[in-house]
Amino acid sequence: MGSLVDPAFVQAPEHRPKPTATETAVGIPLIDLSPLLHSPIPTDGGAAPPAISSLLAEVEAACRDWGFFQVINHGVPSELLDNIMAASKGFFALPAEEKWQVKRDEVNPLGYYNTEHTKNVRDWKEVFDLIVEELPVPLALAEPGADEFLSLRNRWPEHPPAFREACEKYTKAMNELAFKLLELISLTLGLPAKRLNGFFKDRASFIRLNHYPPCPSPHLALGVGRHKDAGALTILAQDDVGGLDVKRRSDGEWIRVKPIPNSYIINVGDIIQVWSNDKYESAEHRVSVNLERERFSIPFFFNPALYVTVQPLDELIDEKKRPAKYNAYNWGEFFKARKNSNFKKLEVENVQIYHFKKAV
Ligand SMILES: O=C(O)CCC(=O)C(=O)O
Ligand SMILES: [Fe+2]
Repeated sequence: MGSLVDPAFVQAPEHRPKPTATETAVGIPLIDLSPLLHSPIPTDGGAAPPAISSLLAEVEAACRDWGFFQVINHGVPSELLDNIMAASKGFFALPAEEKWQVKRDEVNPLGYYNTEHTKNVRDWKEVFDLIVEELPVPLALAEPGADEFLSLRNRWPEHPPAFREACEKYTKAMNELAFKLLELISLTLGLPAKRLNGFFKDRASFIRLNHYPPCPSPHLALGVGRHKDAGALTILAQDDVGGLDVKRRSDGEWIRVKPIPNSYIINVGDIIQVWSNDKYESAEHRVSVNLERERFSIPFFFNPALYVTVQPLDELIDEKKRPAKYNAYNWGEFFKARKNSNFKKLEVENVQIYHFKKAV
């Protein structure tokens, strides 16, 4: 083949990363969340204090123009991130046989995995997935007879010993931050702050630990191929190596997200795109890898309950002026189809929200 990596990893020429990532002065917006440390989010429909109003304007512009932003002064204690990063490094450093003890399978997609495919090309990474709050089994899906649905049970490794506690503490902090962001986004859509909270009552949020080893052919393979996140919101922590590329909406250029210590990267997922009827769009992103340095990242996928029917919000729809752009779909079914396609290589493209787009 002439390449140093297994052909399963090789991206089609048009999707390969350029040898140098575009370094731009103007990247994704950086938003300081410190106003939230002093003033509560207005939930009574009253006027927001000026600091919150200007924060809302920043969030609105970032969601509209990029679908991505970074936050600082978010209120998440840094030791929680340090601890889960250390746990992740400890876990991935274990011998392969030990990692395989907690491997995911076709019945339960949680645990360790190193052959994930994005759009049918293998990703240069290994991952560990866990669900944030375990739900009663069988999972309630809208479909009758759907109780043979995925059994979502966490698989905890024996090592490192602090792994489970680090994950559980981190998770709590992520939930709090996610609800704050959700409420801000709801306000920017002209809705009451808590309008969307009900969808998250029996939420199915996930944490993924990502490890991208150094790659002998970083110009051919990707850590994660180009994709959009299917859920509502993603809160991502990355280390100082860098490699996350976001597709800039204005010109389609891939822009590298600069690592900023103690920050989180937030992106709008497909569900917010549909709820907002395309006011906000979920942006395509990917992960480039490099020859020398391994990279670790931790996305928290904030997802509604699996039984939720996703469709444009009534308040944002006007039959004549702003008709709904999407047909309704069941989140659990979408999630399950996506998980299965990531598990093995398929001959067809996996499920995407544009499959639910109404014909105009
Ligand atoms: O590792 C990263 O920076 C991003 C990973 C990602 O996009 C994902 O897991 O969905
Ligand atoms: Fe992603």
